Amino acid sequence: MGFEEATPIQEGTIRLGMEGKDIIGQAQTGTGKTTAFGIPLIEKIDTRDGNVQGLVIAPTRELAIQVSEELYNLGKDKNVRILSVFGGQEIGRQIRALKNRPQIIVGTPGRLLDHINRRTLKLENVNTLVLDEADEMLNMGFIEDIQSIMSNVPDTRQTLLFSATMPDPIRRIAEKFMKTPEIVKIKSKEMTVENIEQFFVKSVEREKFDILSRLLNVQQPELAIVFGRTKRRVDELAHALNLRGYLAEGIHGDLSQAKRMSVLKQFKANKIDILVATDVAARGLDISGVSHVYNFDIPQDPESYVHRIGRTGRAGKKGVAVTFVTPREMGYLSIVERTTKKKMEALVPPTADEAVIGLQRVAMEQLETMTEKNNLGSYRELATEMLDKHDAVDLVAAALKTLTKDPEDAPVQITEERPLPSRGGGGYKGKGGGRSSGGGYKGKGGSGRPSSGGYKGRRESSSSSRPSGGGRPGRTRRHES
Ligand SMILES: Nc1ncnc2c1ncn2[C@@H]1O[C@H](COP(=O)(O)OP(=O)(O)OP(=O)(O)O)[C@@H](O)[C@H]1O
Ligand SMILES: [Mg+2]
Repeated sequence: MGFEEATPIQEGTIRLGMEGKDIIGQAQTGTGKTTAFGIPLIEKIDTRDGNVQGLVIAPTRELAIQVSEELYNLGKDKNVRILSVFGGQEIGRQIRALKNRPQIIVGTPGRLLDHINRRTLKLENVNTLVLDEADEMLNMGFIEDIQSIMSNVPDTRQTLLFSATMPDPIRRIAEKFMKTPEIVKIKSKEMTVENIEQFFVKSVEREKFDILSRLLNVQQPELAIVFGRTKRRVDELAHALNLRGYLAEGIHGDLSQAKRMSVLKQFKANKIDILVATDVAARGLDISGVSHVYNFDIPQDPESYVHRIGRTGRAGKKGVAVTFVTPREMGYLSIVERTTKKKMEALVPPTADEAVIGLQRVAMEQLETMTEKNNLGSYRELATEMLDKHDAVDLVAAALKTLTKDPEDAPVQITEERPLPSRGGGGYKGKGGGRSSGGGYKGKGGSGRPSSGGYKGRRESSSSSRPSGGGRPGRTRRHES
């Protein structure tokens, strides 16, 4: 696969995994955890045996597909048969595929249970169980399903749990399902990746969108993901970004699976520049070229923050993350910072003029690329004709002005989202809105929250807190709107 050396988590877990140990593996986003569990899993498969021997559970359909693809790459020389099963795909097709005797199944909890109940999936020969994004899988929304699935897997199995985050209460739950697990935690100063520059923008709700579009113009991401809190938010943001001339599409749980897959495919193929998403795209997705992540709404819990911004800065690459915070939500910012052990820098929103400069730069690059392509044919004759009549600088300036459309003219409609409930001194609750209620864990809210007031002004007044261009200029294409 072209990897030259093992990443720390791979070095720390592959040998243990091959020895058959239960493992809780924790390492930062984008550091190769899939391969860390993938190699021991693949190595253990007996290719003469047509039973399901390995089961990987992932929280989202897109992640299940991605993990199955990576396992396929790892196992293809050995001819290991791998199948992904997930909701939203025709079940008949999956049932037929299950008859082809796959040896590893990668699936989402609901659909796995469906197959277990229909007796189309038998797990009595499974000797390796993997929970990717383990803390999410053992959190309120999934825990009951996971327990039911586990009850169908022999107790003698090896259990491998991986995630970039593992809050203590969840780790304690995890250990109940494991046999004296080895805890392999790759030490780092921060929970987030050092290569990601992290900023926050303090803004009232109604100004967020204009600031976002200005930031996009100034920072010029190669590919960007914008996270919103709700499905409606995602729909409105994607629509509004299109009105402003960006190539953006939304992804969330209410869309058909066909649509979800096509949006992701277009994004990976760089046919769209901005993916607007709910937390459905927060975990595990590995998409090369994502240079910027914008949290249009600050996430409810710090783990979600870690995973969202971890969609950039993967495998040693650089990234930029910008989180919008309304004044009432500043408490959440401190909680995130305390959990990640990393302070975000305050970002002064670009002015409309600065944003236009960004657009002018894009126009300039468009003209330059066009010139370099050198296939201007009859346009050259027209140009010569025009140069007889006008000053050359005036003409180029006019061409630039024509190409630079000030997008803030386009009116957009974004419904105001209620701010997160204001934080008292207490901890935050783990994910709300799960399928089961109650339970949950109390996160690291803690008491004695330090006031974030002190450093803010200083940083805000420093112009160096602005990301220097942020990415390769001129990447975010704008379509004719
Ligand atoms: N040893 C390696 N050397 C170089 N690149 C690697 C290596 N192992 C994995 N990668 C690549 O690094 C990228 C990130 O890997 P992966 O998706 O497994 O990260 P992860 O740790 O699971 O992240 P997340 O916490 O976001 O799920 C992938 O593109 C993968 O192919
Ligand atoms: Mg992963």
